[in-house]
Amino acid sequence: MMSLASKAGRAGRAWKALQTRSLSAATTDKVGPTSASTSTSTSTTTTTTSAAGGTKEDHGPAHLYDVTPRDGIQNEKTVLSVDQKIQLLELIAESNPSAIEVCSFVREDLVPAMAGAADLCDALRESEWAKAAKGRGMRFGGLVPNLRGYESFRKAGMARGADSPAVLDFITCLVSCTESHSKANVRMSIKDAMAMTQKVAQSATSDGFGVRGYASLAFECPFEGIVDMDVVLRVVDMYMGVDAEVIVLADTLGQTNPEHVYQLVTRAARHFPIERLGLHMHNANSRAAENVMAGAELGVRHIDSSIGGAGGCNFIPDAKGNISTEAVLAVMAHLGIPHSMDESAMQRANAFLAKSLSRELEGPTKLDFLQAAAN
Ligand SMILES: CC(C)(COP(=O)([O-])OP(=O)([O-])OC[C@H]1O[C@@H](n2cnc3c(N)ncnc32)[C@H](O)[C@@H]1OP(=O)([O-])[O-])[C@@H](O)C(=O)NCCC(=O)NCCSC(=O)C[C@@](C)(O)CC(=O)[O-]
Repeated sequence: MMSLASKAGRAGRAWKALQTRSLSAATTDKVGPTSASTSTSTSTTTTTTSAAGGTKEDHGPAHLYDVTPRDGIQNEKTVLSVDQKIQLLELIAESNPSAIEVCSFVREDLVPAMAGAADLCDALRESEWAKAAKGRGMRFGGLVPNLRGYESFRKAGMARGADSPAVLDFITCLVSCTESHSKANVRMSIKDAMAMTQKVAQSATSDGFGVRGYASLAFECPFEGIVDMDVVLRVVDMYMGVDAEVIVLADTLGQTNPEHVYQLVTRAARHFPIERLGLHMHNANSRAAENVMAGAELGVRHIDSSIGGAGGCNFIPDAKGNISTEAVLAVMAHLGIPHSMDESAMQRANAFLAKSLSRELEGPTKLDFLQAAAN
C-alpha cells in the first residue's frame, strides 16, 4: 500500500508539472489581457489590482481546459468524422489552451458522436502539429467511465516506443453526485461509481497517466433538485485519495448561481487546495459566466469551456451547452487574470465547428453583468 508521504509526493509532483506549464505559458506563449491588470510580486506572494478594482491575492494564470472535442460535440446530431475531429483539434490547439479533452472511451451505441476514439488517437499520434503542441506543454486527455474504457484509453493513448510517446496524458473520471443521474449516465450507483473510479484512477496512475476527477451534478440535478454538498465533498475526498491532479466541480445541468458556487468552492477548498480545484459550468440559465467569476474570485484557476458554448451531457433532458471559451476570456479580462489563449485562432476554430455542425455558435461575448459591474 502506498504511504501517505509518497502519495503526497506524487500529488505534489503532478501539481508542480501543471504550475511549470502555466508559468512557461504565461511567459513564452501569447499571454492574454495582462494589460487589464498591474501586478507586484515578491518571492512569496503576489497581489494584483484588477480591472474589477480592489487588490486580491494572485492565484496565478488561468488554466483553460477545452472540452469541445468531447463534451462539446458528444450530444450533437451531426456526428463529425475522424478527419473533421482532427481538423477541429488542430484549430483548438492553435488557440493554445492548457489541455484538451480529445475523446471519450464509452459505449458507442449510447454516445455515437464519440465513436472512433482509437482511430482519432492514431491520427493524433501521426500529427506534427500535435507533437509541437505537446512540446509546448499542452496536454491531451480522454474521458474514462470504467475499467473497460480504461483498457481502450491505455491501448489508444500509451507510448509505443521511443519514437512514439504517449499521445494521451491523463484520464478524466466522473462520479455523479445524485443516484438518478449516476444510474442514467454510467448505470452505476454513486457507491459503485466511486469504487470503479478508484480502480480506474489507480490503474491510470500506476501506468503514468494523470487523473482529472469530476464531481458531476455537483449543484443541481434535473431529477433530484439541489444536491447535498456532503455528497459532493465525499466525491472530492475520494479523488484526493487517488491523487487527482485537478478536481472539477461540475454544474452539469447549468442552473446554478454564484452564491451556490461560492459556498461549494469554499467548502471544497477546505478539503483540497483551491489551486487544484476546477469548474465546469453549463449555461442553461445564462449565469455560467457569473459562476466562473465567483469561482475565479475565490482563486479557482482550472476552468473548462467549449468553443462557442457547444455541448451538453447526453443523459440530462434538454441539456444545454458549456460556458463558451469566449465568455471565460471576457471574465478573465475583467478580473485581470492572464491566460495563454490566442483569440483569433479561437475564432477560426469556432467558424470551423459552426460550419461542421451547420449551426450558429456563440461568438466573442459582451456580458451584461460585466458591463453593469464596470459602470
Ligand atoms: C459507463 C458505461 C460504459 C457502462 O455501460 P454498461 O452497459 O453498464 O457496462 P457493462 O459493464 O454492463 O457492459 C455491457 C457491454 O458494454 C460494453 N462496455 C462496457 N464499458 C464499455 C466502455 N467503456 N466502452 C465500450 N464498451 C463498453 C461491455 O464490453 C459489454 O459489451 P458486451 O459484452 O455486451 O458486448 C455506459 O453506461 C456508457 O457508455 N455511458 C455513457 C457515459 C457518457 O459518455 N456520458 C456523457 C459524458 S459525462 C458528461 O458529459 C459530464 C461531464 C463529465 O462532462 C461533466 C459534467 O458536466 O458533469
